[in-house]
Amino acid sequence: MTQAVLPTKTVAKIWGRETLPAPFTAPAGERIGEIWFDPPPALDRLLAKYLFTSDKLSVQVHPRDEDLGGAGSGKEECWLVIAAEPGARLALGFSAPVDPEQMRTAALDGSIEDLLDWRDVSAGEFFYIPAGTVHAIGAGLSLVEIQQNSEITYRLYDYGRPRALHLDEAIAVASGGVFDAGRYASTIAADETRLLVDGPKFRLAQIAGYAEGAAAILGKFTGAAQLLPLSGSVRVADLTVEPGQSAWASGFQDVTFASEGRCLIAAPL
Ligand SMILES: O=P(O)(O)OC[C@H]1O[C@@H](O)[C@@H](O)[C@@H](O)[C@@H]1O
Repeated sequence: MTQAVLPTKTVAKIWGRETLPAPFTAPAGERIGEIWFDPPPALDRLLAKYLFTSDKLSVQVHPRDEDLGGAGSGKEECWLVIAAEPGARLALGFSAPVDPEQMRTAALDGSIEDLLDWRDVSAGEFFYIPAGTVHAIGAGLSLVEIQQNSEITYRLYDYGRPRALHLDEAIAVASGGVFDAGRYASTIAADETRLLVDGPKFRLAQIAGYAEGAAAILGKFTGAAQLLPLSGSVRVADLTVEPGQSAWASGFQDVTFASEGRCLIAAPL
């Protein structure tokens, strides 16, 4: 078995935070929005990040693989809320369907923010965001994001901040529809073991302790996987992986989950 703790990359963002929750730290004077775990070659179609917000992210959309015609990877993504300040919100899809022209007009005058379907969120909520879904993340949130390894974000609106917009590209790939919360939103308790995503682009599960059901779920991960302990450590052969770290392993033979711990495992498909 091969295993290693993954190097991290700390990314400053206009909407990031100068103070991060332990065990993370932000370099003095920098607003850190994202902490990435560099995937190993065996998992290079997958990217895991922590996101920490103090302000709203852009109103944005990501393309599907098919939209890019082979020139890069699309970006399906999912978020597990790990902490939320009171009133923290995020937006997924529109409250009522809009057509491309309405979307363009609303992006240009900023009213797109009010057309989005914002929801209050709290720790434990989980969302899968199919590529093509117009979305925005609000202030006061800490999330774990698992995504296709792609950095293609098309911004529709950025609250007048001096960052590039990509209106034509966004409208070409965006759905003007309502988010299917019944299918793509759920809540997971910290002590629950569950398969959270089963394709099409990646698989993701939460393992809490080493419950009965965990063996069946782990059986679905047939190759290399990434481990991201959220509480309690995970042993991967001779490595101890702590919350805030992430490791990869070529298999699960030598992986031991803490009996009181909570760990995400992810693999590309
Ligand atoms: O364009 P900004 O606002 O910086 O947001 C970009 C960020 O958006 C989030 O929804 C995620 O997709 C992140 O992976 C991405 O880096």
